[in-house]
Amino acid sequence: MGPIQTFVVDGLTHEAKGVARLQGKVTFIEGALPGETVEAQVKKAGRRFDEAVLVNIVEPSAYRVEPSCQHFNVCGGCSFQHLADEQQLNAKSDWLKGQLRNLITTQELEQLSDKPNGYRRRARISVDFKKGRMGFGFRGKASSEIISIEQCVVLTPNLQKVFLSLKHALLKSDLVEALGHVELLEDTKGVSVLLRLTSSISDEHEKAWEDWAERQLVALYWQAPKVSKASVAPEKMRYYELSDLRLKYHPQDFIQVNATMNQKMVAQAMDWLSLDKHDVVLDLFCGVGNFSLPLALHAQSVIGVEVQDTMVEAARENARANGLENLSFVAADLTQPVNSEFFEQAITKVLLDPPRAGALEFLDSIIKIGPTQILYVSCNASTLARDAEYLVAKGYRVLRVSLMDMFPQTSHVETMMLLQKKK
Ligand SMILES: C[S@@+](CC[C@H](N)C(=O)[O-])C[C@H]1O[C@@H](n2cnc3c(N)ncnc32)[C@H](O)[C@@H]1O
Ligand code: SF4
Repeated sequence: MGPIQTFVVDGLTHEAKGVARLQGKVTFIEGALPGETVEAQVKKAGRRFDEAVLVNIVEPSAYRVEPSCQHFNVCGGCSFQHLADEQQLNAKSDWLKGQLRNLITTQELEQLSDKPNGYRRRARISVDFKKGRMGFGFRGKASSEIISIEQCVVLTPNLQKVFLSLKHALLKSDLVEALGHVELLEDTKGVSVLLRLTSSISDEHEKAWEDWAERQLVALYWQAPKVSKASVAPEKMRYYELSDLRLKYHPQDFIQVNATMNQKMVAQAMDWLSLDKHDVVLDLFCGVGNFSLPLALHAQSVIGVEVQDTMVEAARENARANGLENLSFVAADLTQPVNSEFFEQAITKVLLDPPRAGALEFLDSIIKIGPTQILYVSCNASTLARDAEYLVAKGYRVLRVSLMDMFPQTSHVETMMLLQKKK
């Protein structure tokens, strides 16, 4: 560790590290904010930049606030709790504008946000058991070690309650020795807990936990050792509501983690696409139909594409159960050439919501389909920028972009971009 030195911070990285320059060399300081004078110690000196540890804040930023979570300084789950909510959004917005600099020079970046805490309806809790002590929480900021958590304020209030009772019950049980991790989930059906086992447990042990779940009014799921997904009886499948629609899913299927922001995001997608009964829409990476079903309420027809067969099956059932007949679903891997009926239909609009890797492999197919509008929903601004630049080079222009603050307090940013085919 180097000597304690004074730094004037003038920037903020995407991961909320303060950026300072000392004798021309850039130093990243975790926990420091722009406008602050701080004392810090270099812990890692590199050729291009150094990384330093904050020792003391000499002059704090006017936007520094007390973190709402007692674990913020050590837990790796959040990175922005020391910055006022509005400034968090501004920082994310500046960063996003930088990522999209080749695409949105003249456009205003729109914003969609909601409450900063109590929003997370799903969480994976790491569990370990070393030297007779249980670790129950999230990975640390500075290391991959599990930080034991008492209360996680970004979880929904109901998940915060079950987090605590589960932790206390585990402390009194030896189940922890057979546990890999725990998944907490809240949806319209209620709260559920999934226990991922690393070794088998006795029937009596299982029964005792079923009784615990009944007393807590939570649904319990077991994921047996060495299987990739819990086996779930049809009547134990989960569901969430989206306006008047009900979407069924397996407790380990993808769903958007922030229910209120999801409502707002889907409503914004419908607004931007302003569909009519002539529109035939392709919904790529459709999951269990989060966008496909609302799209089908406004369009002539919708085709959803998803790689996981079980999710495609759930999406089909969701369409049936909601009385929608203008929807079809295809199971396909969109990173591979898709030989399909998509090209035979006159598709007017495409919505895509890929995982972090983006959708580069499928862009030529979209261009071949030639929709008038493409609505791109992305959880990774750098792959979004790459893909959108490609689409722009092939005859599309960016009409609107919105930052959607789906994960407040963290550095993750969700973006929606509408592209229009040039005449
Ligand atoms: C970000 S989620 C979006 C899901 C859905 N649009 C929603 O809002 O709930 C991405 C989805 O893409 C699916 N997926 C991942 N890789 C894929 C691939 N190569 N081809 C098709 N779908 C894929 C995932 O299973 C997941 O359901
Ligand atoms: S993830 Fe939860 S426990 Fe960790 S810092 Fe954020 S609010 Fe606190």
